[in-house]
Amino acid sequence: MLKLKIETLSKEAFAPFGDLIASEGHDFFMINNGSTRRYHRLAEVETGTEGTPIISIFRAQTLPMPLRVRMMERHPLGSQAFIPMRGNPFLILVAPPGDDLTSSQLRAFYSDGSQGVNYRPGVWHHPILALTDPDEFLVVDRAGPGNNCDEFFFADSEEIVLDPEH
Ligand SMILES: NC(=O)N[C@@H](O)C(=O)O
Ligand code: NI
Repeated sequence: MLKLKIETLSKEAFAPFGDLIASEGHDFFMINNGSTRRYHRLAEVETGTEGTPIISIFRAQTLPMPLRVRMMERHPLGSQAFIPMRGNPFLILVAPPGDDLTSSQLRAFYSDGSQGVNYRPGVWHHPILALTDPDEFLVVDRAGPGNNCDEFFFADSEEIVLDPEH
């Protein structure tokens, strides 16, 4: 059985998978006559030449935990950002882009609820892993032509477990 280690989310740790969307620890400049900090260009929205960036809200239910991880997905044509709208912690499960996904590449992270993430195109990720039921996330991703969602299923013989309590 592979019990996934849950790492603290940071800009550096998440860099192989995309961008951390958080004000903490990020540069800013003042706008609005000095009343507002602008944490500028935290992430880039990628939609390819034919796509359109869109904003949606995901109202997610929690999955039974500990979770048996059976699948991952990726969006080859565009990025996908998840920003927590209610400040609740949530989990992120990712793996580097590529066609030969193996469970040894999986990386799990814990967001404290003040941090969002932006998956770069092609980065493998598990569908949203809310820890509060329900929870809401602002999602910025791509609408447009072409297949933008590949799924990968691990073999039944692979027992991969994600346990937020450990
Ligand atoms: N399918 C969809 O819109 N959501 C997934 O991409 C996800 O990452 O949750
Ligand atoms: Ni996705």
